[in-house]
Amino acid sequence: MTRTTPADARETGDGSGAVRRLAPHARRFLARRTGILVRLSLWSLAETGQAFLVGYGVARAVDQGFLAGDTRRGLLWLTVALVAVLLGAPVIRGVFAQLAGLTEPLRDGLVRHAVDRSLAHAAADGSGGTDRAAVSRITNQVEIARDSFAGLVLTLRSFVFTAAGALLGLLSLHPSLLVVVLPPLSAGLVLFLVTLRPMAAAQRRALAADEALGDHAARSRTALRDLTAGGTGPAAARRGAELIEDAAVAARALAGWAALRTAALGVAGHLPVLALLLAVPWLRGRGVTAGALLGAFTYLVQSLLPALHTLMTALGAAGSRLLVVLDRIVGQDRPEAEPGRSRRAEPIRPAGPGSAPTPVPAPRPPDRSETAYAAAHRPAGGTGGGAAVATPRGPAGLPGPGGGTPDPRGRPADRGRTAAVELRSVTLSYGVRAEPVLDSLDLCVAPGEHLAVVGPSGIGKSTLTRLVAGTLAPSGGEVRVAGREVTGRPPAELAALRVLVPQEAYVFSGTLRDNLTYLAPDVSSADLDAAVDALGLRSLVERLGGLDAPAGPAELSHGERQLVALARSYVSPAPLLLLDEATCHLDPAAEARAEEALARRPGTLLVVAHRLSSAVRADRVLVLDGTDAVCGTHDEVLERSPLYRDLTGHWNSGPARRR
Ligand SMILES: Nc1ncnc2c1ncn2[C@@H]1O[C@H](COP(=O)(O)OP(=O)(O)OP(=O)(O)O)[C@@H](O)[C@H]1O
Repeated sequence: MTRTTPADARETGDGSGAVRRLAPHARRFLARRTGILVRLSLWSLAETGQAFLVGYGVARAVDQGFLAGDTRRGLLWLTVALVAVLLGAPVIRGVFAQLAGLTEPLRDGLVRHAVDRSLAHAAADGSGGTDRAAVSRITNQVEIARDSFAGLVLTLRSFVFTAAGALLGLLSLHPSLLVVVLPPLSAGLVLFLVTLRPMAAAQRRALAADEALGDHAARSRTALRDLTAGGTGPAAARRGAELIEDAAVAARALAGWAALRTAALGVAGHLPVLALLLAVPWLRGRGVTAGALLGAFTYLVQSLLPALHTLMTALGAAGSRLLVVLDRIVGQDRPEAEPGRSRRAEPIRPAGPGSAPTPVPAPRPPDRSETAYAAAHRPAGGTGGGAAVATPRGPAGLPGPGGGTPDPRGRPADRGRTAAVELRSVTLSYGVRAEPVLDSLDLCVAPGEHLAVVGPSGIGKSTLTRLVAGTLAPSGGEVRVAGREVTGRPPAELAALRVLVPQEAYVFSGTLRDNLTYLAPDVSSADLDAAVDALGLRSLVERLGGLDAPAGPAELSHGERQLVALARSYVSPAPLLLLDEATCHLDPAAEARAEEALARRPGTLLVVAHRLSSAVRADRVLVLDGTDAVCGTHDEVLERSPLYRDLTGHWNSGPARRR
């Protein structure tokens, strides 16, 4: 559970904690740079003079120049104001030159600190692994800190010196101007200052919520196989939804404070102008000249308002961000106290019997099928060019159980029984404008039947198995397994209907027993033993030291992993097994043994054939080729399908290449 705890809320909600932690660092940092601070102040003082001259020049131009009938003098004062404005550029240049002396050492110091800390952690836990949080601190967070710091120094300093110049100017023009301007200006500033702390806290919470969500998403992505195998996908999805909700709540709170801050800006920045306009008659009565009024407006509009605006924006965004990020990097050297770490979700593990407990128990029967694993590992959507497969209908094409196809092994035809697999005019395109991979395909597989699917690479064999497994929805038509439409069916229900074993067999860390029984937790020891023998796993069991010996993917070869996956599907209660080249790492003898065992198992077997022998073993063969699909016994399709003849020739002449 990764919801913010009250303790977290206290920690994140109290911005003063961060200020306290950072203050000594800040003092030390600034104390070592007094020379730069003095030079910066001198350049900033030039800003005060500039701000003063702009309004003062306008006021004198009006009073002593244009209104007094002395245009030359008026223009002269206006030139003074213009020069003051133009002087802004070299002043800013001087400021920036000094700024680098503050920001770059800050950046270097933070990087050094983050690297030291990461090395110390790596040395302490001895894992030698990558500290991803440290990498983030070094790159992204340090850049944020540097940029925010630079912006803050620029705007804070600019506001102080510009405001000083403007207020000095107002005072020099007429003290009554301050009486009108100061109250709304101060009220807005106070309102703004009051929002600082809660805004920082809200910012911190939003950042923590974002991090927790990102962390969860990243870990879920890497644990996708385990989540699917363990059936904890829905629990992880629920936790993700909670984290999204947390992040949304935090973002809404932040937006609320931002709105209040905008109101403060309105009060401090615009109310003085309004007040000045309303107070014109009163000011005139107190001897304020038209030039002084114009100068006052110039101070407000030209200097105070822009400086205030940038200050509030910078303090609001950059200030809170700087506080949070700096505190993250240097303020809290206790990694467990970091929101991104402390709220880390529990590790996600497969829910196989005997394995470590999952963080959230699955509330309903999990989808333990490997189908879901396969679905999770296939690229979704996109376009995929594929050949159309037009399937002839009728007795010569794909006779279903009702068609009375004699069972080559003597099994009676399942006349009248519900088909194990039924495709009705199924079309599948991987994109809206993509050529369909399967086009109007009809197929009927009888219960207990063993069907091999063959065709060239990329023709749609895996697509067909995914459609039957219900992990891919057809673009048109209907797919039924045991009479039930599979499209849109919940994973748990699908798991009860079929098992799909993909080419890359999934084995998780645990015992061999865990791995063999997670599709059938209640299987008896006798049945498990029988499966081990039937699939040819006995030597592996003995090599590992028994069924209860640990068996991780690293200890097993590709072929052994496939045997484990096949034995797992063998003991599963699902009536339909779908093997998608699931024996490709086995030698022909092991493949024959495994397939024959799986075919003997009660239930239906659909195999994407990897070798000719696999197709020959099957009751019927479905040949997919770009324009046609042919289905029948091996001999029948050999006669009717030129593609099948080609394929068998290819298989016969180069089996080694197909290994
Ligand atoms: N998720 C996808 N998005 C887009 N196109 C896809 C996707 N999956 C498969 N395709 C395309 O659909 C076609 C059929 O793919 P599929 O994997 O079903 O063929 P296949 O017969 O199983 O091939 P192979 O024998 O090589 O495994 C291919 O052209 C493939 O590129």
